[in-house]
Amino acid sequence: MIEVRELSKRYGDTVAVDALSFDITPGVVTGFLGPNGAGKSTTMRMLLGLDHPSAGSVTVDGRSYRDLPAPMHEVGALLDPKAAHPARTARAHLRWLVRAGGLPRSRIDEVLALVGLSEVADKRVGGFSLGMYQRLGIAVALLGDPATLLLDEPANGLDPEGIRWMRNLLRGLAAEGRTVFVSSHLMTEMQQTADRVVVIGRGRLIADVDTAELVRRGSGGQVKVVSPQPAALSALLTDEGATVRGDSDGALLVSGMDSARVGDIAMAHGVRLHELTPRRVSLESAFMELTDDSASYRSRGLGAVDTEETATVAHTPATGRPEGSD
Ligand SMILES: Nc1ncnc2c1ncn2[C@@H]1O[C@H](COP(=O)(O)OP(=O)(O)OP(=O)(O)O)[C@@H](O)[C@H]1O
Repeated sequence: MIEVRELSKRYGDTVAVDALSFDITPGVVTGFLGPNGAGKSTTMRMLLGLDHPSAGSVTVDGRSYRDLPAPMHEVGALLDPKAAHPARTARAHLRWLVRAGGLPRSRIDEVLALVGLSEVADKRVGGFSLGMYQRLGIAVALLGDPATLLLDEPANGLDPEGIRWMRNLLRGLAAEGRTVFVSSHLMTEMQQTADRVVVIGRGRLIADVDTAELVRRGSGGQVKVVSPQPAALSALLTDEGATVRGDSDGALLVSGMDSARVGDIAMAHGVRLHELTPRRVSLESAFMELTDDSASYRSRGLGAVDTEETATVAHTPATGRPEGSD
């Protein structure tokens, strides 16, 4: 259990973290989201005792990180995957950490297998891809078999198979009763991985909710309707209070009314439908709405439709990544 209480951090005139309070509970994956510069890394660094809070506190199972008797057993962290020395092999890197942490050497092969690096264990990490560095960073985080995991952008650089592996790993670790706190910019991925999300902007708490609840809260889903009588249908739906606009393919996009009601109205008036597709709001669009005021660096002017079609392709399962995400 991670408890953040009125946590603040100032760097000169910059307030990086501003009176943040939230709890991260065991047994679930909690996503940590926020626009660039929101204060996520600063919060994570304070959690790991790498930075001192200007005010407030952050504790893991009731103690600050520096007071934990066996930190590697209690908290595993991935902050900078490139922290490993490039001239060392993956095994040597882990051996060094095992020695420093007083952990059993048998753990080295266990974690290498867990992250899929057994075959390259004796290769120098300098030749690793970013995805392999990430896997090694996760191996380091898991070395002490910790009850709490703190991962900053763990899916960065992973290929589609790697992202799916990561998702299953995180969910499995949470299912074992661990506390899993993970920051990410990959919204579609978070939607599939995180049970809860903590959203911050400009150092302040914006939301601390179940992922599904946040998606529900987004500004209502739309219904896509294709009919050979679009003008008649549009008039009927507008009369019943819906907002209707046409898309470039000739379909109607209906807001303010669910698909069942659209279908019932069409049926009652003998209007034929060729397609009726509920589209739900994605975590990405809910996130954009929530953080709109607090994003420091966001380009404006693109009125993107950030919905995903539930009845057709809800996600890109192979990658879990929205197009254009990094
Ligand atoms: N050591 C530092 N000295 C001065 N300012 C800092 C320092 N570290 C962070 N900041 C500032 O604090 C704010 C929060 O930064 P932080 O890196 O925690 O955000 P973040 O949410 O992790 O962003 P990103 O998603 O871009 O990684 C930013 O305005 C940043 O410029």
